[in-house]
Amino acid sequence: MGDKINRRTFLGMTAAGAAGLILGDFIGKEQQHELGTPVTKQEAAADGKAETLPFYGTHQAGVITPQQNFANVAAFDITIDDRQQLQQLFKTWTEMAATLMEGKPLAAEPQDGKFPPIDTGEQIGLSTGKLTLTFAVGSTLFEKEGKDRFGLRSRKPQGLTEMPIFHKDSLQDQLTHGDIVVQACSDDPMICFHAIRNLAKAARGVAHLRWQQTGQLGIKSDGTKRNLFGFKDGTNNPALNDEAFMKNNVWIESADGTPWLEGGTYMVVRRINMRIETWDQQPFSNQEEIIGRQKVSGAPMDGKNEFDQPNFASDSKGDTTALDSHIRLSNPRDGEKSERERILRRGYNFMENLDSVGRMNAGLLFVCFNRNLQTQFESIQKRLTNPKMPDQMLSYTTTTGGGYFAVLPGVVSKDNYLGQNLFS
Ligand SMILES: C=CC1=C(C)c2cc3[nH]c(cc4nc(cc5[nH]c(cc1n2)c(C)c5CCC(=O)O)C(CCC(=O)O)=C4C)c(C)c3C=C
Ligand SMILES: [Fe+2]
Repeated sequence: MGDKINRRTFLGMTAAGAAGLILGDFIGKEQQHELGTPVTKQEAAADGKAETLPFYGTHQAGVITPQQNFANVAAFDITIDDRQQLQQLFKTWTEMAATLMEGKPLAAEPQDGKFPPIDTGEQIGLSTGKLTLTFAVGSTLFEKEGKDRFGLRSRKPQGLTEMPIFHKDSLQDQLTHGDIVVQACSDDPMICFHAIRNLAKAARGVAHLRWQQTGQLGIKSDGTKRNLFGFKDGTNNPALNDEAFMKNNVWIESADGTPWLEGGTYMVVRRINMRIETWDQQPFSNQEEIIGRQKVSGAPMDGKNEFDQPNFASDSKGDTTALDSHIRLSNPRDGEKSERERILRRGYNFMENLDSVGRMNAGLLFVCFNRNLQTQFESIQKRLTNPKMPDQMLSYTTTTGGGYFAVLPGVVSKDNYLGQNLFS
């Protein structure tokens, strides 16, 4: 191909294939020398100052990356049944993701006036805001309605089911599940949108958007960010540099039974509506009892400072920290089992227009990563939603969407692509 792609060739290809070629063509020649320089970028990223984060690595970015202020999580459904086209989509998205995270345009300017722009352009002049793009696959990619769509059925991780309906869930089909999910995070919401929009555009004819959910954190705050109930959220999350924790509780290993997924992890997304108006009528002390922490400091009920550890053993009846408080049910702190269950949370607040009956349509876009969906997330979730002693917070929340996804291993070099081992 020359510097331009002729119209007949363009129309003769799938959208994804075309995008792949376009990337390989326009961007490849002009910018490839700038892509794939992970070592120096990783060093820069480590001190937290770099504006761009590395795409290449054993694990995908966006899991143990310090949280950026904004997120846009988008689920796609594949609309074709051809394995090669699916593979091509992953190749195209790999090149695009590397380019977007580098902060490079998806097309050289000026673009060919005869065609729609390859890069939609709203990011021009903006910093990437530490953009990360994280790709994960749902169980329906392997098998849908009994059909082995892409010859991948035998590759399905045993634990990767569709997200079950838990007690009190009110899942809406158009907000739930999906064949592929992409999490875009950045300190600029326009950058997240631009990334998802252009990935969707390149996938036209091969995959379409099923749902999309934005989220954000308070921007200029030191320390742990707050959720919309007004509490610090993330206090007892593991430290992001705790390598032993990530190895034991987050990253999937070959021995877990799905060798192609080594270096990946499982992602849980739950779109949790919070009944803001009802919550706001609860007395201050009730709110603290429900969460199991002090509202302003974030300290446990029996502590003084945010990072003090509660002592549930000396409060067996729940006089100080209620037995059905959120933190006590989430983490009863009863030894080995509780440690093995621990997950890495990475959620965002969402604030949208009013719902159909005039209530605030707001809540938590709960995201967590774990190595085993059943023994970690589900084990915690089942305690929180146990009808015999549910989490008190359940009276103020309704989960309307989300899903279970397997986060693909990282792409180690420019010669590789997302999900490559899945197809080999
Ligand atoms: C199944 C997992 C969880 C869901 C779903 C969930 C929803 C949810 N959480 C809050 C607010 C807080 N959660 C906090 C702690 C916390 N939450 C979970 C799990 C789920 N939360 C865990 C494992 C923990 C850690 C418990 C511990 O180890 O002590 C806190 C306290 C501060 C903190 O440690 O982060 C708050 C506050 C909301 C509002 C919510 C749904 C809307
Ligand atoms: Fe929680």
